[in-house]
Formats: sequence, C-alpha cells, structure tokens
Amino acid sequence: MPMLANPSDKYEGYVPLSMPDRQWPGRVTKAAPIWLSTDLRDGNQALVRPMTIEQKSLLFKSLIRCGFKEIEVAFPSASETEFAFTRKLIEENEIPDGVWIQVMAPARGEYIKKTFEATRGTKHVIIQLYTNTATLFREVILGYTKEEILRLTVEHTHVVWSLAKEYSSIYGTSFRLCYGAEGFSQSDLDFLIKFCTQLKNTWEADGRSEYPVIFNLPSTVECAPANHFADQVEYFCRNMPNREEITVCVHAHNDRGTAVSATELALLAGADRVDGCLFGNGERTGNVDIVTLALNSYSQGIPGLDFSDLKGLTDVARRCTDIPIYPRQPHAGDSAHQDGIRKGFRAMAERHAKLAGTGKPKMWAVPYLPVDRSDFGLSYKAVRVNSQSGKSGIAHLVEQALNLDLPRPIQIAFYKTVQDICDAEARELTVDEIALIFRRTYHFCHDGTDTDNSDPVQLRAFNVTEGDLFEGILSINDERCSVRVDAEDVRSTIVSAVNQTGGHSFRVERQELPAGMTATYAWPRDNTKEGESGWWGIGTARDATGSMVRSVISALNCALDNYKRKDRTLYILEFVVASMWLSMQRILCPSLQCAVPKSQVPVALMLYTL
Ligand SMILES: CC(=O)SCCNC(=O)CCNC(=O)[C@H](O)C(C)(C)COP(=O)(O)OP(=O)(O)OC[C@H]1O[C@@H](n2cnc3c(N)ncnc32)[C@H](O)[C@@H]1OP(=O)(O)O
Ligand SMILES: CC(C)C(=O)C(=O)O
Ligand SMILES: [Mg+2]
Repeated sequence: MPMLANPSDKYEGYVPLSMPDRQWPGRVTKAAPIWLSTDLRDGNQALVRPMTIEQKSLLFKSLIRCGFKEIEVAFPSASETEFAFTRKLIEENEIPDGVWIQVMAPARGEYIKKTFEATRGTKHVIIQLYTNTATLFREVILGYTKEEILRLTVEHTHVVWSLAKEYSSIYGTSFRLCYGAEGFSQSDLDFLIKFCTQLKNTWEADGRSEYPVIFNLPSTVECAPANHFADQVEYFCRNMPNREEITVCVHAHNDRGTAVSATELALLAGADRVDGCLFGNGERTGNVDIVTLALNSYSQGIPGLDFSDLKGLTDVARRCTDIPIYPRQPHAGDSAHQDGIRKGFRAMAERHAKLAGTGKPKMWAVPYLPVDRSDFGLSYKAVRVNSQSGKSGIAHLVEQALNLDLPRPIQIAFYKTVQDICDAEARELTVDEIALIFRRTYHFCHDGTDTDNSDPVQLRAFNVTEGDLFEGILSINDERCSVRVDAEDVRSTIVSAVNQTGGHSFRVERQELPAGMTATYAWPRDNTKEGESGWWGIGTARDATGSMVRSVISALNCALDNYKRKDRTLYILEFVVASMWLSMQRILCPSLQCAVPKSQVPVALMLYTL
C-alpha cells in the first residue's frame, strides 16, 4: 500500500489538553531526578535472547557502579531465570546497602505471590504492580470497564499489602508500592487521578505507609509530541490530592523518537523520578535513554549518575543485550568539526591560564562539544579523518599522536598528502595511520623511537652534554661517523648555511613541546616564487640543538625523496638543503663526504656539485 494522500482518513491526532496556565515552559531544571534503571526488566523483556543470569549479574554490577540507587531487577513471575536471578542477588549478598531493588508483577494473585517469594530476605524492595488504564488497551486486551480495572487493581493492591506485611514481619524487609499506570499517556486523566487516589488510600489505610507510593506514568506507546506528555504530567501532579505525599515517576517509550525530550519536559512539569534504560534499550523503539538524559543534565552543571567509564559501560551493555550502540549516540558519538574543536581547546587553555590563582572556576567552553568527553573516559582520538576533513582535523590528530603543533604551511601541505590518500582509498584513516603517513612523509623520528632504518641519512644517537658539547653518530647509507663538536657551532652552522642560500630562505622555527621536548621545523623556500616549497624538515629532541640537527636530516631525506621522484620544481630547493647540509657537515663530520658512494646517493652528488 502506498502512503496515503490524506493520512487523516486513517490516523487520528492527539487531543491537546486545555491548560493555558501550564507552568512547565517557564521552569528550569535545577536538580537531578531519582534514577531507576529498568534495563534488567523492560530492557530485558524486549531482547531477542533475554539475558542469562550471568549477563544480568554483569549488568547489575555496572548499574551499581554508575550510582543507581533503584534498579528494577526482574519480572520474577515471568520465568525461572527471572526468579533465580532475584534469588541470586539476595542470597549472594550482591545488593549494596542503600540500594532498592524493584520487581514487577501483574494484577494476578499467583504472580504476585511468586514475586514476593523471589524477594525473600532482602532489605528494600519496591513492588511495581501494573495494570493498563488506556481505553484501547483496557477494552481490547483486558476486556474491562473502567470500574472493573479499578476494582482489579485495588484488590491486588490489597494482596500486595498483605504479603508485604507478612514478609516484613518475617524478614524485616521494607516494601514500597509502585503503581505502573500502563497506558498513562492514552488514558482519561481525570479517571486516572481518582484511580490513583484510591490506590494510595488503599495502600496507606491505617497509617501503614512508611515510604511514599510511587506513581509510574508511562508513555507505553509514544503517540503525541513531548509538550503534550509534559502537559499530562503537569495535570496529574497538579490534580493529585496531597501531591507532596507521592513520588511521580515517568517511563517514556521512544516510538516517535522524542522520549528524551518528553522526559526532560515531564521533569519540568513536576516528575521526581525517571525510569529508563542505558542507551535507550527497551520494548520496540526503546525506553528513554538514561545515559543521554543524565549527561544532558550533567552538561548543565547538574551532578547525577556516574558515567566516568562510558566505554566500559558500552561494552557491558553490548555484551548483555547483543545490541550495538549507535555510532551517533549523543555525547559518546564521534566528534567532527575538528577545526572548531582544536581552536576551542586552545582558546580555553589560554582562558584557564589567565584564571590561574584567581579562585574563579575554569568553565568548559569548546565549540561543538557541550561536554568534555574525557569526563566519561572517552578520548578525542576517536576523531577520524576522511576525504571531507580539513587541515585542522588532520593537524589535531598529528598533535594527539605525536605532540606536534604543526605550523600552518605544514598543515596545508600534509593535508594535501592525506587527502590524496583518502580519496584514492575511499575510506577513513585512523589516528595511527595518519601518524605513520606523517612519519614517512617527513622522515620524522621521534626522540626515543628513532629513525626509520631505511632513511639514507640518519642521526643514530646523540647527546648534548652539560658543557654544550654535541656528541653523536651520523650515517649516510650505513656509513657511520662519530661527531663531537661544540653545540653552538652546530647552531651557527645552520644559520650560516641559511645565509649562504642567496635567493632562498630557510626558515627554522622552534617550538617547546610537552614533557620538555623541543621541535624544530626547517623549511626552505625560493624567495622568487609565491607559496611554500612543499617540503620540510621536522625534528624533535630533548634539546634545541638535537631537534635542529634532526630537522635538517629530515629535510635532507625529503630532498632525496623529491630527487628520486624527479620533481624538477623542487630541484632548486634541494640544493638549498644540500648546501645547508654540506655546511653543517663540514663542521660535524668531514670524513663522511668521502664515505658516500656517488652512484648510490643522489643527494651526495649534489653535495659534491656544491
Ligand atoms: C508494557 C509492559 O512492559 S507490561 C509488562 C509485560 N511483561 C512482559 O512482556 C514480560 C513478562 N511476561 C508477562 O507479562 C506474561 O504475560 C506473564 C508471564 C505475566 C503472564 O503469562 P500468561 O498468562 O501466560 O501470558 P499471556 O501473555 O498469554 O497473557 C497475559 C494475560 O494477562 C492479562 N494481563 C495483561 N496485563 C495484565 C495486568 N497488568 N494484570 C493482570 N492481568 C494482565 C492479559 O489480559 C492476559 O489474560 P488472558 O489470558 O485472560 O487473555
Ligand atoms: C508497565 C510499565 C511501567 C511499562 O513498562 C510501560 O507501560 O511501558
Ligand atoms: Mg515499558
């Protein structure tokens, strides 16, 4: 069947509540709600293969680590696994003090009895009794009138109460009633309010309530916009007698993809508690995603659940549910817009540095990142590069991998190199691949990791002594020589080599890196031409002299690459470097000039030419 030209022939829209004095739009959330995880119940009942006891135990432990104080652990009357898991938690003492477990039961005597049996001997239990009050469900599934469903629920509230009394006298357990008003968002609210009032009175008769009754208000099927759900919750909260004596919980499903918004608005409308699942698992399109909700609230400065190890939690959730986590998961999804992120980090670091010692808080503000991923254990390395990425993203990854803050001309050049590879291979490149391409392109050797052994020119080892002596071993095509020279001579040689290059300039830029490292970027340019030469020398070391020598060696190896590729446009610049190398070499190791076989190293030929 094609889609209808006029869908109103088939589908009826929701009926808005007339509540012109609604309060929720003007409110601001200031505190986190009570969080209840229903991963082990609603999340579990929807799985292709419901969780095993081992999987449930694993997930339960993770939920405890996240800081949930209320966890719906099972529907004990539904299966042996559900029953046995509840028993295991209790018998093996796995429920920490201060944590309430919740179990769910329908309004059927034998199921409620089984549910209580499962909870034998524990300290704190919330019994969630549920019936459906939505007209469609009530009539079609249960075949009950309003009066009948009310009678059924009240009767079973009595059953719950008498069992609670019995079990608490035997085991000392504290029981709390939660009424799950299945179908709340499609129910007649005035009827439901009378209904809930009667349940509350039943539960509290003879002053027998130690803890407030929880009314759980689900959008069992989400069929209207989030603002309508908020109106319904506000209406319920405003019209329930003695509102302060009850806890109002919301349980939003995500059929319209708006469960998070609906829940956030419902909290403004007066809800105290949120019932949901990690990463939005649950029946059909899922329950409200409690990770997103809690992190949204965290990003507004409100503390709540602890997702410091979001990666670990993701792995556990996947192992237990066999459902992959969406790569665009809010907050935990991959980052993009690397340029903004990179600039944002710098600007923030500068702002924070100025605040040092003032006692003022160092607030987070980075474009595109509402929260700092590292707060929940995620790195920025997850940023990957594809053919759509700009130079900043690539530079950001180089910075992540190699600690280098590339000067802009090098960013532009390296970006072209990476783009060509991405385009040719039509895929994303990881941070490790980018680092490798960088090393190869610039014959870049990190201090300690040493050169690629195939580089023709290498500084194999060196040391700058306290007396400023540069001692090292250089080689060209495996011909080695030892160097022992005043470090100042090395530096002045490089400077004088630059001066010798006539119409060319050879810029040398120094950069202090973290952990006491220094980087030197050496880039030659032909002053008669516009733009950059397209090749560079880059070196890092613990001291400036070492990094300078390395940068020249890197430039020389790059020159050799260009020569091999017979890139004539760069030819003249190769001579610039060669000239520099020659000057440097005269001081460092004159013996090498003779040691290089002319036929093998074209750069050596250039050296001789000069
Ligand atoms: C929205 C929700 O999440 S509601 C929770 C749903 N839970 C699950 O899906 C997982 C747990 N399993 C169940 O709930 C099962 O239905 C069981 C184990 C409780 C019941 O087993 P069965 O009676 O064999 O289930 P079945 O699904 O065939 O029928 C359910 C019966 O319970 C009735 N029922 C449904 N909800 C309720 C309720 N809240 N209270 C009382 N009876 C109910 C139905 O009308 C139906 O009655 P019928 O057999 O007279 O037609
Ligand atoms: C019965 C309850 C709480 C439920 O899961 C729902 O209505 O979706
Ligand atoms: Mg549900």
